[in-house]
Amino acid sequence: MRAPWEGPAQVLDGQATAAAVKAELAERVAALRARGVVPGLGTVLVGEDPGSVRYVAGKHADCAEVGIESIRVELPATATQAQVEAAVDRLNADPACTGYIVQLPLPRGIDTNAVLERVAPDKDADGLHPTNLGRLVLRGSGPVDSPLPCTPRACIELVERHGITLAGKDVCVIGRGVTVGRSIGLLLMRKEVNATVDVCHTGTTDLAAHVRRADVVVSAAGSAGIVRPEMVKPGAVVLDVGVSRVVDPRTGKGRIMGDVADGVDQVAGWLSPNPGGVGPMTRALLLANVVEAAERG
Ligand SMILES: Nc1nc2c(c(=O)[nH]1)N[C@@H](CN(C=O)c1ccc(C(=O)N[C@@H](CCC(=O)O)C(=O)O)cc1)CN2
Repeated sequence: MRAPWEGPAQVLDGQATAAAVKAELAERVAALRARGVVPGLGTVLVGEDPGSVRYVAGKHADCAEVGIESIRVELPATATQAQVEAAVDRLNADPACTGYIVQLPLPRGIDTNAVLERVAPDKDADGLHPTNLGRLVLRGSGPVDSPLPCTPRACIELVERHGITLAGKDVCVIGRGVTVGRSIGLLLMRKEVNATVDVCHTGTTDLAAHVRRADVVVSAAGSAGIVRPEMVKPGAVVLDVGVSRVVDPRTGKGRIMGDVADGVDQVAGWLSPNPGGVGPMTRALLLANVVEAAERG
């Protein structure tokens, strides 16, 4: 991919890397199918949030690409807690579904934690079930035989597949949301990754001081342009994970913006575009969780 910026920062190319991950997964799916095991990804979509609808459609398109079956569950935005939980129970019991996700965010009024905790841990394709996060805490090194959180895993794979080692590096994570900020440290601290982690959030008094020290910045704040060029250590690796919808003052139209401000490409050594960086890798690693669950049987 050609850099979508003018500065010298090299591109952490999520599209190309995700394509490579998916090609590897397609081979593993073919091997599973050859022994009669058919992996199937389920999705539970509640409501019609346009972003969520698009992301879920993308997940099923990815499934078709690698040979994973799709199971779609769609509920109206007015669905009750009991109806959402019943959908989860059906997927827990469905032998065709080897892994599934509940698309987040759920509509206001639904208890998200209660829904996520109801997912059978061995079918938790997002790796966000308390049992799976707990396993990550308890098993500090070696292979983890449970699903890993997709976006954190996506960040690490994206960096390592560009030949960058994280061992010994100082990583600054910005944001403490459930899908990235709160769990990525668990992966980065593992012995086989061996990074040192600093997690910043809205209570951090001097964000710039933390970012300036970091060899690697993972920004998942969802705050457009929060990482500015003067905050970044020259040559640092910067991952732009945040997504904000902003109105372009020139056109008056809405558009997506990442956490990384213009000009960071002049200072960073490596930068992930947004879109085209961590997003496609998150989708690819979701498939990896489904394939691995099917391989475990
Ligand atoms: N159950 C979950 N819900 C949500 C998660 C999650 O990991 N699990 N993360 C986000 C949304 N998300 C996955 O569900 C997601 C968002 C964006 C992309 C992506 O590939 N983005 C593209 C841009 C595509 C577009 O905007 O149309 C990119 O970055 O290039 C993948 C996954 C919240 N919910």
